[in-house]
Amino acid sequence: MRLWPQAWGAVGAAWRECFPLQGHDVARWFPGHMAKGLKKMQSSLKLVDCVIEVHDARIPLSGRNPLFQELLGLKPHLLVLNKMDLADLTEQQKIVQHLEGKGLKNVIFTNCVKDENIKQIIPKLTELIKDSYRYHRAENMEYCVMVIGVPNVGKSSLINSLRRQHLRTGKATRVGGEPGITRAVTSRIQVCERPLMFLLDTPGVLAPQIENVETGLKLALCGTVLDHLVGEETMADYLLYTLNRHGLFGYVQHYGLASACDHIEWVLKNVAVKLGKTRRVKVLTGTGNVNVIQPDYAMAARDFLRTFRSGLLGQVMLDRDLMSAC
Ligand SMILES: Nc1nc2c(ncn2[C@@H]2O[C@H](COP(=O)(O)OP(=O)(O)OP(=O)(O)O)[C@@H](O)[C@H]2O)c(=O)[nH]1
Repeated sequence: MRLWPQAWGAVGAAWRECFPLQGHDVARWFPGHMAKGLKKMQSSLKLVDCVIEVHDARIPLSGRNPLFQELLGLKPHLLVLNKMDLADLTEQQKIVQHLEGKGLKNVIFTNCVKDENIKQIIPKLTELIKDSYRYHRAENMEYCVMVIGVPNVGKSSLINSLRRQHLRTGKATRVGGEPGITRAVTSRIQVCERPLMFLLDTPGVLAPQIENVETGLKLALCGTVLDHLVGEETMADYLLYTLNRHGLFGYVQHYGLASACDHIEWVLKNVAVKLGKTRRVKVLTGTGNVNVIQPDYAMAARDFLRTFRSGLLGQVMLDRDLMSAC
């Protein structure tokens, strides 16, 4: 929902122009234990005809792992931009053009919760595999596809969604709201009868080095890293900065705030009060300890992030800054 900002600052000078990025050690946010998963993926590559890379449609231009291209780039590649229900795709054409410019010619936007656009995937994979050289697998009528991507983008959900669509059968792989649910490369999971197609689910693997702090914050907002590693209040502040800059003021109505505002402390205080999330803290005064009730900023930040991720604050394009630079 887009409303006009009310009451905050002078008209036209309302929102922060940039987010303070100094003082953040992005290397600490992203655990470096993912090399093992990548090695296993590489060793399974000889069994594979094609690779599906799943990424979050809210960050179509940033946060992908460049090692995928380096290590698995020999195989035909389909980029699935998932969670399209949460993404502002007003400029979808521009995104596609930008990706094409980077050599990514096969892109499909999906929603694995509602099975949107899932039916486009098998025909596309079949076409890609038929057009490619399959080495020793040329006579093999079974197709095997590896699903890769950074954590929590919906790789397992995609496999389950394909099974629902093509086999009318249920879950084969675990799905979860936190990163790191899939821990190892799975054994083959059938997703289609004609053509006979199997998928390999893999653990999410982040780049060993995140390009910059802002990319780190975007990846964190999309839930690719455990929130506490970044800090919920920092993430909430980056979210507020983004929503305000994009004119997405749905949070004002959602939390019944008096106005939009760019101060995270004020917003979290009011969110906490609205939600009744307060905590008792001991304060040392000249006459001894006094218990005071304070808004629970951490709980409010958690709720703000959860509400955003569920889509209740509107669809967002976190890479909008990169698109205008295209
Ligand atoms: N809104 C929305 N949520 C989705 C979509 N696809 C998946 N999810 C949710 O995203 C979360 C992560 O999904 P998973 O399928 O476990 O993601 P993954 O990439 O396999 O995760 P890892 O195993 O951690 O790498 C779950 O809460 C899913 O319900 C989608 O298209 N839209």
